[in-house]
Amino acid sequence: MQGVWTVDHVRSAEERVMAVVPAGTLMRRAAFGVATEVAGLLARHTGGVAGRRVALLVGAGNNGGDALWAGAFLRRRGVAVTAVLLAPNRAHPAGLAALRRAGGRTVTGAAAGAVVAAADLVVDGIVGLSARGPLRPDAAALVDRITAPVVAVDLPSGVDPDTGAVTGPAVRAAVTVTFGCRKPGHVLAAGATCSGVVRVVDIGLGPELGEPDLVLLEPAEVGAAWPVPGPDDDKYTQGVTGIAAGSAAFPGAAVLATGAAVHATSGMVRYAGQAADAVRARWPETVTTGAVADAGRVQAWVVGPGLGTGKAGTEALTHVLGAGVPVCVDADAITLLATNPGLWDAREPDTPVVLTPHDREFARLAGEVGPDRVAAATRAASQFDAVVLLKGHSTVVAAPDGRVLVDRAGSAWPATAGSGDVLTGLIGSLLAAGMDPWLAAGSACLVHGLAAELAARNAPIGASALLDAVPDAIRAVRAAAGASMAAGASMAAGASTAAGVGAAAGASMAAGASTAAGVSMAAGVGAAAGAGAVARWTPAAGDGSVSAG
Ligand SMILES: NC(=O)C1=CN([C@@H]2O[C@H](COP(=O)(O)OP(=O)(O)OC[C@H]3O[C@@H](n4cnc5c(N)ncnc54)[C@H](OP(=O)(O)O)[C@@H]3O)[C@@H](O)[C@H]2O)[C@@H](O)CC1
Ligand SMILES: [K+]
Repeated sequence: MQGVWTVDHVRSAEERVMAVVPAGTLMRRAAFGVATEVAGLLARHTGGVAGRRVALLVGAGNNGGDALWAGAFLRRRGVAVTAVLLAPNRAHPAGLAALRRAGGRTVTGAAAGAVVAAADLVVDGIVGLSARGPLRPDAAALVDRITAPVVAVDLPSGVDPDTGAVTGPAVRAAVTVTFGCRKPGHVLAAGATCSGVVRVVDIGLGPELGEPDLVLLEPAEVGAAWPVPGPDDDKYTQGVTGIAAGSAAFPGAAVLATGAAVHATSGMVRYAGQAADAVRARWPETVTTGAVADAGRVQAWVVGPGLGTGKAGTEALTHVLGAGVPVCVDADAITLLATNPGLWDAREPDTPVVLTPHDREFARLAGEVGPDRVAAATRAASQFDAVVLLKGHSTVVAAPDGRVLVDRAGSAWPATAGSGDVLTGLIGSLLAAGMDPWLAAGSACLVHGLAAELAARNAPIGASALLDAVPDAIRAVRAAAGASMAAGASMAAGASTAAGVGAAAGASMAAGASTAAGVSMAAGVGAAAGAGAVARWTPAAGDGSVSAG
C-alpha cells in the first residue's frame, strides 16, 4: 500500500527533520527534485534543455521558494528562467538571491502575462501546503494565460491540500512534484485530476511520517489477495454469493451484478428475484429462484441494483440483512434504508455491511457529502457501523474502525450506466470468499477501474463491455502480484548469496521481473490512459521517485 499523509502530519515530520539538518536543506532537496523533473520533461518533449524558456510562478511562501531554487538549478543547465513574482516584497529571499546569482530574470505586474504566454514550460510555485480557498484573482488571471505544460511544485495551486476540493480556478498540472509523500489533495476529488502524474521526491521525511492517514492499494497486492481455487476447493468452499437484484422493469441490473460475481471468483452464484429468467438465460452456471427466502445458503449477499423501492425490494432487503452473512448494499437498497431507517433493525448484529453510495444516495442516507469526502465517508462508516464506499472519480472507502483507502480511477471510462451493478457483484463475491470487507471493497474497485480501461481502449463503453473485461483485469493484477513475488524472491536470493555474482544475478532477475510487470500493466492500462490530454507531456515510465541531491 502507498501512504498518503495530511498537511498536519507532514508539517510535524518536517519540524522533526528540520531540527537536525542545516537550514535550507529540505528546500534545496525539494527544488532539486523539481529541477530534475523539469529538465527531463524539456529534454524528452522539446528535444533539449539549454535555451528553453521556463516561467516560474512565485507566490509569497516556501512553495515559491522551491520554485526559485529550482530555477537556479535550471539556470546551470542553460535554461532561460524568468520568475514572475506575485508578491514581490515577500518572495523567498534566499531563493530569489540564488536565482539572480544564477542569471535568472524576474518580472512583476503587467509584464508577467507575456512571459507566461511565451514559456515552453511553467513551474507553479504560487502556493502549496498553506493554500486556503480558490486561487486569488491575480494568480488566476496568470494561470488563465498558460498554454504550456505545467509542473506543479508540491500541489497544483487552487487545490485544497487536505481534501482535493477545487472551488474556483486551479492549476491543471501535467506533473506534480511533491516532497516526502503524497498528500490527500493529490488523490481526492478534483485535486486528483489537477495533479496529473505525481512524482514523490525523497527529502528525508520518511522515518518521521508515522502511520498514513489514507492508503492507496497497489495492483500487485490486490492480485496477491484475489481468491482463486486451490487443490482442495470446490464450488462451495470458495464462497457462494447471493444476488438480490433486478426486477421485472430492470432485469439488466441483475444480469450485470450476477455476471460480475460469476467472473470474480470460482465460487457458486445464487440469484433470487424477479429477473431469474433473464439471469438464467445469460448465466447458465447460476442457480436461480424467484425470492430470497428460497435461495438457500450463501456466504454473502448483494442487494439493491434494479431492485425497486416497493414491497418486494423491502422484503428482500429485510431478509438479507437478517441472514447473518456479509451484505453489500447498493442502489435501491440504499434508498430504502434512507427512506425507512427502521429497516436497519433487521440487521443481524455484527454482520459486516458494505454500503456503496454515489453522492446523491449518500446525501439521502447521511446528509450532503460536502468538500471533505474522507470526513463524510468516515462519519457515515461510524454512524452505520459499515464500510462506506463513496463513489467518485476518486472513490473513498472508509471502514468503521477508521481505516480509509482511496481508489483513483485511472480514467473516467467506468462512468457508464450499469457500471455500479458490476462493482457491487465484484464486492459481493469477494465478501463471500471471506475477504475483509474494507479490502474487498477496495480490491473490487481497483479491478473494476482496470476492467473499464482495458475494455475502453480509448473509446466509450457500456457496462457489458466492462463486465467482459473483468477476467483480463484480474489476470493483470495477478500477473503484477506474480512479478512482484518473483522480484522479491530474486532479491532474497541475491542477498543470501554473499558473492557479488549471485547478488548481480538476483538484481538482474528482479529488474527483469519488474520490467515485465511494468510492461504487462502498461500494455493495458497505460495504452488506455496514455491518450489523455497530457499525453505529450507525461513523464517516462518509472516508479515516480527522483532522488534529491
Ligand atoms: N513540508 C515540507 O516538508 C516542505 C515544504 N516545502 C515547501 O513549503 C511549502 C509550504 O510553504 P508555506 O507554508 O510557506 O506556504 P505556501 O504554501 O507557499 O503559501 C504561501 C502563501 O500563499 C498565500 N495563499 C494562500 N492561499 C492562496 C490561494 N488560494 N491563492 C493564492 N495564494 C494563496 C498565503 O499568503 P497570504 O497572502 O495569505 O499571507 C500563503 O501564506 C510546501 O508546499 C512546499 O512547497 C519544501 O520547501 C521543503 C519541505
Ligand atoms: K504549487
